[in-house]
Parts: sequence; C-alpha cells; structure tokens
Amino acid sequence: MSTAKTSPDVPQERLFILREIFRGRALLLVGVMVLTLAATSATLVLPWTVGKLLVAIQEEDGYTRWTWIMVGVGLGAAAANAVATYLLSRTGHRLICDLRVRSMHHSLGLGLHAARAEGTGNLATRLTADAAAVKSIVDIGPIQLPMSLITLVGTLVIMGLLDWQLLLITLGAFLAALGVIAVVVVALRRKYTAIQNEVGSLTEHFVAMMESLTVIKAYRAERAVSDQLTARARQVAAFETEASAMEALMVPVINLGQQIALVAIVLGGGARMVDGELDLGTFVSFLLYLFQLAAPMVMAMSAVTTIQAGLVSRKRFEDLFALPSENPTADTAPGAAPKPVAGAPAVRFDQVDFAYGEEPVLRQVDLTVPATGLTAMVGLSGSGKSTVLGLVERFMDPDQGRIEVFGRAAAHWPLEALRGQLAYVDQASTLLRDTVRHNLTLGQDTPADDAALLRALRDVGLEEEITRLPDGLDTVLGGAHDLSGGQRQRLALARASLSKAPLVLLDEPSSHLDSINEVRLRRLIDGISRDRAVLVVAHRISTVRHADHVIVMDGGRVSAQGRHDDLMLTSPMYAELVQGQELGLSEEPAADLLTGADR
Ligand SMILES: Nc1ncnc2c1ncn2[C@@H]1O[C@H](COP(=O)(O)OP(=O)(O)OP(=O)(O)O)[C@@H](O)[C@H]1O
Repeated sequence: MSTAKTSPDVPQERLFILREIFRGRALLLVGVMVLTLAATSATLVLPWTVGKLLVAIQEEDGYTRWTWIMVGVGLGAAAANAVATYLLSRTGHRLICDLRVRSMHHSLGLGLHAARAEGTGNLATRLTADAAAVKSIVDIGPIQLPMSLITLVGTLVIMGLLDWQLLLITLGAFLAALGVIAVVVVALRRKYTAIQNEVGSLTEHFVAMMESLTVIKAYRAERAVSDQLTARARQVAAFETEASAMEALMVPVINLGQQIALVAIVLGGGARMVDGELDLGTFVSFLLYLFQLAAPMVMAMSAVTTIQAGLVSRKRFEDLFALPSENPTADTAPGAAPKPVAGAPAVRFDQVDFAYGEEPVLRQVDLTVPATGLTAMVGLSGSGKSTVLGLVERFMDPDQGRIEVFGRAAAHWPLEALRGQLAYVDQASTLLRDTVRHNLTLGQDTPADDAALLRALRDVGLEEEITRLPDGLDTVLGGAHDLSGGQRQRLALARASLSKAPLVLLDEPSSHLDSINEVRLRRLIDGISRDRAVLVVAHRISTVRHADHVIVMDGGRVSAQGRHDDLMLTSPMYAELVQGQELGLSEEPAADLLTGADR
C-alpha cells in the first residue's frame, strides 16, 4: 500500500499535560498543592481578620495582635504563592523542552509524504507558538485556576456563614453574568483553534517563500508575495480581534454583576443593620468578601481563556504525534538477518504499480539492476525515474507488485539496514547546513579520516576549492560560505563515493556539471561500479553510453532494457533520445581539457 496517499488509522495518543509534568514527581505535586492551599487559605482568612481588627479597635482590645496576624497572613500568602509558582514554572520548562524534543524527533521520523504535507513552517510552529501556549496551561492550570476556584467557593461559603440572605442576593446578581460568560468561553475555544491553525499556515507560507527568495527577487515579486502574506497576517489579526472582543466582555460582565450585588446588599444589609439584625463587623466583612469575589472570578475566567488556547495547541501536538512514522521494521520476519543474498541482483522490480495520488505514476514496472556494474535509467521528464529511486529507498511503498533489494523484499528489510545498503545523491544534491566534514561523513559509523575525505574531494575536482575555504573541511556550508550548484553536486557525489554501500543511486548527478567535471564524474562512476552496483538516472546520453545496462522509461512503464548498442536498434524511443542528445555533443566532450594530474 502506498504511504503517499493513505493515512493509516493511528490511534490518537492523548497528551495529558499535568500528568506529564507530575509523572515521577509526586513530592513536587504535594508541595505545590500544600503551598497553593496555604496561599488560598491565607487570602480567604484576610477579610475575616479585618472584621476582627475592626471589632478589636471598637472594643480597644487586642488590635496590635490582630494587626500582626493580618501582616503575617498577607506575607505568608504572597510567599507561598511565589514558591509554588516558581516550582511549577521550572517543571513547565522541562515539560516544554521534552515536548520540543519529542516534536523534533517525531518530525524527523515522519514519512517524507507526511512531513511535506504537514509543512516545515507548520512543524516549526509547534516549537514556538504552540509550545508557549502549552506552557501557559502549566503556569496557570495547577495554581491560578484551583486557587481562584477555591477562593471563590471559600468566599461564598464564608459569606453564607456570615449571612445566608445576603449571599442569596449576591448569587442572584451574578447568575446572569455567569450565563453570558459560559457562552463566551465556548465561542472562544473555536476562535482559538482558528487562530492557531491560521498562525501555523502563515508561518508555513512565510518559510516556503523565504526558501524561494532568489526567484522572488529575480521576478520582482516581493510586493506580490508580501501582499499574499499580509492577507494571511490580517486574517490572523481579524480572528485575534474577534477573540479579544469576546475576552473583553468578561471583566465588565463580572463587574456589572458585582455592582448590582453591591447596591442590593447595601440596601438590604443596611436596612437589616438599622433594624439591629446585623452588626457592623459582619456587614463590613461581608462587603469585603463581596469585593474580593470579583478578583477570583476574573482570575478564573482569564485562566479558563488562557487554558483554552493552550488546549488547542495541545491538540496540535497530539495531531503531530498521531502522524504515522516510517515503520523501521515493517513486515520484518522475526529473526530475519538483514544481509544481502549472495548472487542476487541489487534491485528487482516485479510488476510494480505506484501512484502518489489517484493518477498512476508507475505501471507494471519490471526491471533489474545487476549487483555490480553501471545501470542507467533514461526517459523523458516525468516518466517516473526518480520515483523508482524513491521506491528503492522506501520513501514510499508500492501499491502493487514486489520490490527486492539484494534478493530480499524491500518491505522485509529493516529500514535502517536497507538504507545502509544504499548511497543516494538526490536530484537537488541536498547538503546539510553543516560543515563540509559532516556533510561528507553523513551516516558513516566510523567517520573517514581527513586523508580519505580529501581524496574523495580530489576525485570530484573539489579538493582545492574546499581547502581554500576559511576553515577548510570545517567550514559551515549554507551561510556565508555557500557553494555553486555544480560544487554542491560534486560534494554530494564525494559523499556517495565515500560510502561503502553496495548500491549507489544517483539522480541526474551531472545536470550542473561542466564538461570537464562530467568526464571526472564518469571516471568516478566507472571506478565505483567495478565492484558495486550503480543506478544512475541521466538525461545526458554521454553519461549512459558506457553503461552495462540501460533501462528506458516511458510514461511510467519500462519501454525497453538492454545495452546501448542493442537498444539503438530495438528501441525507437531510446534511439530518439540519443539522437536528440548527440546533435550538440561529441563523444568525449572535454576529456582533452583535463590536466595530467586529473587523469
Ligand atoms: N511528491 C510527489 N507528489 C505527487 N506527484 C509527484 C511527486 N513526485 C513526482 N510526482 C509525479 O510523478 C510523476 C513522475 O515523477 P518523477 O519525478 O519520478 O519523474 P522523472 O522521470 O524523474 O522526471 P525528471 O526527469 O523530470 O526528474 C510526475 O508526473 C510527477 O508530477
């Protein structure tokens, strides 16, 4: 089955943020809870101590003691709150670091199709905006929310104990406000989802455009591209403004509820005080609790809205982790030794069909690449040549048919072992933004020494150019010291030549090479193919003329296979390709230009 178009039913793993941060840290959880409770209790007790202080002042007895108690309670609450917040924040940073590491690890393990579909920018947003939003759940969830809820409930209980009739009046005044807030919270969740998706999409587009900066500048498209990005940024801003409008409703609605309650209580409570049913201390304490009621409500509301945004980001992490990774040991028979079968061809395709989407790209492809020697694959652009290489690498799996690598079904090779048999130069000659040395030794268990690296560079005519770089082999490529297209291609070839892999896959390795370097390349390939298999995709017939075996692709099918001379007689398609190429080419275009040393 093709991994390109199917998304297997991967059970979505829930990410329990709080469970993750407290896993194995029970003591920390207990500590945070005790501190939070202490801070909340102190806040709750404070207005009661004010009442006591008032009475003490009235009775001129013990007010110094109550003043000290008030100061102690206030300082204690502040200290407990600060320590709990610090402990939690420190743990939160660890969680975010773990989440980032897990995201990067999972992104690197994704199949190529899934990674491309998700998009670089969108994946990068997980490390930035999404991680920050999840962190806010940690900062707020275990402290601000419980503290505000405990304070709220505790305040209501104390108010009820002070005077239940006044409490009923208070609740009535706040009821309508809470109804409005519930509706707003639900709507906000939807808005935050839209915002975070749109931010991911904006980042994705921005990264893609920055990667195409050369072309954008060459075609003076900065304004047009900037307009496109601006439209997306405005869409984000529009969503954010709508969310802000909803958030802005919350505090005034709570304040309105509080003011209505205040008027009702001053009227009701005042009348009862005049009648002597209510003493001054209780009335003042009740009023203080009423004023204190709005703060935990606002705190709880702001915690709920921030947590909503964090939960949307948590879902985005869950979605990422649910994307299927490449299966490193798909279908591997237990105990199967990942070794090539002696005497088997390097590659064999048997009736292979493949499609990236609906439209078939390869149809009933049968081909063989011998275990040693040079096999060339030719065909018009879009005929499926790179797709064949991608299937050998198992970047995708075929829809139908069987692919064997060194005598074993590709699907039965553990992925690492399979790719250990292959050296690959992709069409873009991709290099890492890293040193020349790391680029050359990529994937080598024991990195080759400098002498071997320089020899490989000499073989592709790059030794002098690399040693001239400011840090030689340790120069970082891609920043201030970039290479030309042809130099990149030659460096990628040197990397492949340094690999000990028994099968070398080259996707148009000469497209950027001048005639001198093309001759060098041909010699390099001849050398490698003496005792290994080389499968080269090439448009230049000069590269394939000497091949031991030629595969001709046409519209996703193998139209012919054989030696050059035979194909010239039997394959009109091949003959046409060769004639088209020969118009402007001599047999050995620039062999004479090579210096004695090069030869
Ligand atoms: N990642 C992809 N997603 C969808 N379709 C793709 C993808 N890669 C290639 N194709 C399509 O598959 C077909 C074969 O592409 P492929 O790159 O294998 O051809 P090719 O023979 O190597 O072409 P060229 O010589 O131009 O490099 C083309 O029609 C192409 O549009």
